[in-house]
Amino acid sequence: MEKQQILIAGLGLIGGSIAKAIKKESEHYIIGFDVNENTLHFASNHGIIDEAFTNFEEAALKADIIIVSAPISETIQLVSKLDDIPFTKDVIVSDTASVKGSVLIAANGLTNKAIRFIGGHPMAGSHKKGIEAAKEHLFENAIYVLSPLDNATEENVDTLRDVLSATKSNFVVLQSDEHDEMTGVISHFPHLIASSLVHQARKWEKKHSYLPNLAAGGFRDITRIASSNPVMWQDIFYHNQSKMSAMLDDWIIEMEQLKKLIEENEKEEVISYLDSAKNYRDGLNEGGRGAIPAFYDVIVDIADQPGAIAEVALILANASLSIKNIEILEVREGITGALRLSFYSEEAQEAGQKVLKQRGFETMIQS
Ligand SMILES: NC(=O)c1ccc[n+]([C@@H]2O[C@H](COP(=O)([O-])OP(=O)(O)OC[C@H]3O[C@@H](n4cnc5c(N)ncnc54)[C@H](O)[C@@H]3O)[C@@H](O)[C@H]2O)c1
Ligand SMILES: O=C(O)C(=O)C[C@]1(C(=O)O)C=C[C@@H](O)C=C1
Repeated sequence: MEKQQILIAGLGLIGGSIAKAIKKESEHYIIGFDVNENTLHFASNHGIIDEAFTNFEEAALKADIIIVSAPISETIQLVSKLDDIPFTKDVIVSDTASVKGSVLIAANGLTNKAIRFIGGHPMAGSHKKGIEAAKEHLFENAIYVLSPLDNATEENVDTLRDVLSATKSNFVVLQSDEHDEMTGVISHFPHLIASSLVHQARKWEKKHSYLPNLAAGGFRDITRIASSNPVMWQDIFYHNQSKMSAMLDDWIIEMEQLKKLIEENEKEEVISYLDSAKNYRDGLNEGGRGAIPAFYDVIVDIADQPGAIAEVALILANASLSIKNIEILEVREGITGALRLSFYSEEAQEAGQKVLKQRGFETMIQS
């Protein structure tokens, strides 16, 4: 494809990651715009962008493709500004906002005929923010939602998809309302619950000051996202307000029902509630249904002494087994700890367990 001039407006975690991926995989020219000059300096100094602009209009006039990747409310402002820019050629405009409805309403209201708007949302991220946290592989294998408006042709969508293929994500076209409902369920609502669980723990800590020491794998796994950027999440809840409110109503009813089952010790029904949740959760990994990767984890007990992790890593390396991730679980002074090793496949998981067992390690497959 022809070399494109691509403006990324908002060079934080998401914009920076998109810029890095395109830079690595193609010859396209990357223009950066951000209200934070330190961010622009960082992006220029690290070769993430080819040219930096502190003026949005000047940057936009140079671009064939504009990807707005600012907070949602700022994205809407930037999109609205496009109306007054005297483009001399058509320009493909996209965004990355986590909620599509309000951005697409703003884009739909534009009268500038040069604009071909395709809403976008890469379904991956992190609890970190800013360009320092940007990674070129952040969206690898993730779903990347595209929501074209009527003014965008199929050719425009193909061009944008070609450019974004550098992210190695999987594209899907969705309407904004279905997008907002689905992300409400699978991304926004879980965030609310994670924060609420943290608040619950904080309240109980007043009674039991030792409580944080018991926060092991379960609490950490389910609340990781509560460490995300609060300003971004308030913006998401605000823009997806009606869907969040309906989901909260449903959740409150379900919790009332669950409370009753527990208070009345309805053993079979509680098992059935947990069992159907487990089955659905386990099924999310099957047949490429979702973006949740299958777990190929092995838990290994290790002595809490220098060199223990290196020894495990060396055994696996000698057996030519790569590990995707390694996590230390609850290692406390003088007490045996454990490592969670994540492998890329079931075969590697089994081979890893075997070789570690042969070397005398206590292991367990975690499913
Ligand atoms: N963080 C995630 O997990 C995630 C995932 C997918 C999509 N998103 C969406 O992507 C967008 C960006 O999120 P992020 O995580 O990269 O945030 P971030 O805070 O890491 O980066 C936002 C960047 O936008 C810049 N900015 C703010 N106002 C601006 C303006 N008016 N003009 C130009 N730049 C401006 C900031 O200086 C910052 O560099 C948001 O709309 C968010 O909803 C976030
Ligand atoms: O991985 C995380 O930390 C995220 O929360 C990423 C996550 C999500 O999966 O819910 C959050 C918001 C985005 O709009 C897209 C992805």
